[in-house]
Amino acid sequence: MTIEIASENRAHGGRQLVVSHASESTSTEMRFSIFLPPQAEAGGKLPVVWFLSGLTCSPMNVTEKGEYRAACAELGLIFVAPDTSPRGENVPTDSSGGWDFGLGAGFYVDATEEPFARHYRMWSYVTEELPALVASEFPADMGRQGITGHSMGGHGALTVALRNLGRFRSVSAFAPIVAPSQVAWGTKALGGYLGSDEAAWRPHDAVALIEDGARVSDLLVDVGTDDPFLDSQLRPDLLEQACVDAGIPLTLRRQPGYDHSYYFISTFMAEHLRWHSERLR
Ligand SMILES: N[C@@H](CCC(=O)N[C@@H](CS)C(=O)NCC(=O)O)C(=O)O
Repeated sequence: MTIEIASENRAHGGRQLVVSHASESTSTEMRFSIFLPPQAEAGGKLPVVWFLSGLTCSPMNVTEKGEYRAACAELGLIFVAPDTSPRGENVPTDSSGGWDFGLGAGFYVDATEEPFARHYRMWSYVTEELPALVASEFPADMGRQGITGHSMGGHGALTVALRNLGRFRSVSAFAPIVAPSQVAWGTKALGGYLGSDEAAWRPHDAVALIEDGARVSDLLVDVGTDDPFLDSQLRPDLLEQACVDAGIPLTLRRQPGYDHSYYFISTFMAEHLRWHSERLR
């Protein structure tokens, strides 16, 4: 595996990198960002927190606006932010020009429908290829991984954690899409990438996964009460009910006055990182 450091900046005593590499999963070049806290320079391996981003995002949104570095430097956490879709001239996108499907909107699934099946393999990318690459190139302790994400990336974090119990010792989300099968963003994406048979959607729907018996040990979720997508696309009420029914300890915080933006995410980022750090010791 060859990686190229696209940029490197000193920050909070550590190193903020943007890395590019040829991806076998997506058959494209992929970029991700990784923050190595100052503790990485001592030589040991450090716990990793994955951040999966939302619709329209590249790794740079959270890197520039997520305000995670001070807490990661204090807690000794590596922070990795993958991209949200394959990109490039040959990569098909939403034929209707929407921003909620195609480029920037891979939904963390391996597409089976044409013309998306060749490149849109974000499930394999974030669950297999990128973890293997991070483990081989950086001082990451893969026995201590946590995962979080925002909106579509919150959906990704929940589904990846629910299907990989044992790999992730901590999971949280900011304004996640919890039941894509039941909302417009999700039905468009899952239908477009996986086809119309809704049985194929269930492994990519956190609420359905919980109904079907998947579990995590506990869960922290923040949503903003002024998030314009709260009742139409995110539906934290459905996650709340599923967790009650399944006996999953969910800490769901409805943060008054906060919206869907990185102003909201950055406000609660350090608290999420502390939640992860406590479970990754
Ligand atoms: N572009 C959409 C909004 C999409 C959106 O809010 N995306 C969220 C993730 S679901 C985001 O993080 N956007 C990038 C940013 O705020 O930096 C619109 O115009 O309404």
